[in-house]
This record gives sequence, C-alpha cells and structure tokens, in this order.
Amino acid sequence: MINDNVHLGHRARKRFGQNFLHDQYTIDSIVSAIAPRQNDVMVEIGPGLGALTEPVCDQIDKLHVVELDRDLAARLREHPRLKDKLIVHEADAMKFNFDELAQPGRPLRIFGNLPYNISTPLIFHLLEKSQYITDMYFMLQKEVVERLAAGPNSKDYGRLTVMTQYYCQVMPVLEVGPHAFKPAPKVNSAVVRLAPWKKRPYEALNIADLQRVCQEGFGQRRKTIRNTFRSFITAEQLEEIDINPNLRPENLTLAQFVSIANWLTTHR
Ligand SMILES: C[S@@+](CC[C@H](N)C(=O)[O-])C[C@H]1O[C@@H](n2cnc3c(N)ncnc32)[C@H](O)[C@@H]1O
Repeated sequence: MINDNVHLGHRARKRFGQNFLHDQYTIDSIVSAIAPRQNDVMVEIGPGLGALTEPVCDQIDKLHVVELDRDLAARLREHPRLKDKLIVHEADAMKFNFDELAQPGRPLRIFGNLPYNISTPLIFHLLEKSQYITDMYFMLQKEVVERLAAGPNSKDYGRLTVMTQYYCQVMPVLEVGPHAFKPAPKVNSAVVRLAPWKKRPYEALNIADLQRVCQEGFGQRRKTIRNTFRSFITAEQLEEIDINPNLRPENLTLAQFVSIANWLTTHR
C-alpha cells in the first residue's frame, strides 16, 4: 500500500501544515506567475521539500527560505543542487523580521505554499511590513482567497478583506485541487497575488483606528452601524460624513471604513 503521508522520504507533519506540492503543471504555473528575475530579493515561506524552491532557484542566484521544521531546514542546507543558492532561516515565519532582508531600493518578493493553520495571522503580520514588499504569491485555502478578494455585501467580506485591500491589490491567480498535494488536503486551494499599493487609494491617519473599526464592525456584523459604532460616533455624525447609519458593516466600502476610522482619529 502506498503511504500518502510519506513524500520523498519525509513523513508529513500535520502540526506544521505539511501538504507537499507534487503536480508539475501546478508548480510550473505558480513559478511562471511569480516570474523571478535575477535582481529580485526573494523569500520563500515554508519551502518544505523544495517543490517551488528548485524551479525558482533555476532562475535566480540567491533565495532566502524560512522553514520551521528543523529536519526540512537541515535537508535544504545539504541539498546538492540548492545549498549554494539558499540562505536558510530556520525560524517561525510568524516571528520572523522580514524587513531585515529588504535592502534600500530593493523590496522583497515573497512566496509560499503556506501552512493553512497560520495563513490568516501570517497575512496580517506581513501586511504591516508592506512598505518593504513588492509582491507576495501565496497558495491558500480557496475560501481564504475568496475572503481576500471579496467585495462589500457578501458573506466573505470581513476584517481580513478590508485590511488586506487597504494595503494591497488582490489578484487571484489559479485554483488548485487537493490532488496536487501529498498528502491531499480536504479542501480546495488557490494561489493569490498580493501587491502592496505604490500609492494607497485611501489613507488612514492612524492604522490602529482602522483596525479597531474593522474589529468592532465585523465582531457584530448583523447590527446596523449606528449601534455597532455608537461608543464613538452618533447616527447624525455618520450622516455628516455621508454614511447611512442604517447600513451594516458588511455594506461599507473600504473608503467608508477609512472615513469612519479617520473621524475617530480626529474627534477624540
Ligand atoms: C503546505 S507545506 C508547503 C511545502 C512546499 N513549499 C511545497 O509546496 O511542497 C508548508 C511548509 O511550511 C512549513 N511551516 C509550517 N509552519 C511554519 C512556520 N510557522 N514558519 C515557517 N515555515 C512553516 C512546513 O514545515 C512546510 O514545509
């Protein structure tokens, strides 16, 4: 019997979200979407057994990789074809200082088939580093990509949507079925490109206030905003900034979230 949990001699560890890509068409499509260029400062999160690492290294001379699994990090350090090109950071991507890798005038290009158990907090972590980043290509649960790309008035629209679209342009790239991985996950996946805006369409005066408005708003998404936000803005004041107080948080555009946050910042 074939053991689907062992791939290239490594037993997949569930706690590290290990589902290794093995479908060549999917691998080629992702790498051609990323289109690595010689001068790019590139970082891969969770290189694992190197499914994406190898074809990317065929196109560039140096690649930073951040891998939490000690055995996989050791394997990459000794990999005959890769060891001279890789800078292996054996670390938790959630705690890793990505900004230290960026060089003046050379922001980072980050990619990875992310462990699904940490993908949402990791995206929040990286959004705060967006000034150091050119773009990010991530394989995620399809459902998470739908949340990232959602528009107002949909069930997928939430805090992750608003905060990501505040920092980045969101472009879904490719859908991937479970059988592209070993072991096969129970869910469908998709690749997305997140590209931090060169000039943001809306500017929050204080990012903590935008985070607060999103958190409070989507924490009670069935309530109207006259109720949700009553601790800091009245229905009349919402009308003064041209926002209907009878809307629900999921009806608000990014521009309206930023207007409410900026009202909060300037009326303390
Ligand atoms: C879904 S697998 C992808 C592996 C490989 N890139 C591929 O596509 O086959 C996720 C990888 O992330 C690593 N990983 C899990 N948690 C991590 C963390 N907090 N920081 C860095 N790497 C992590 C796992 O060990 C694994 O190698």
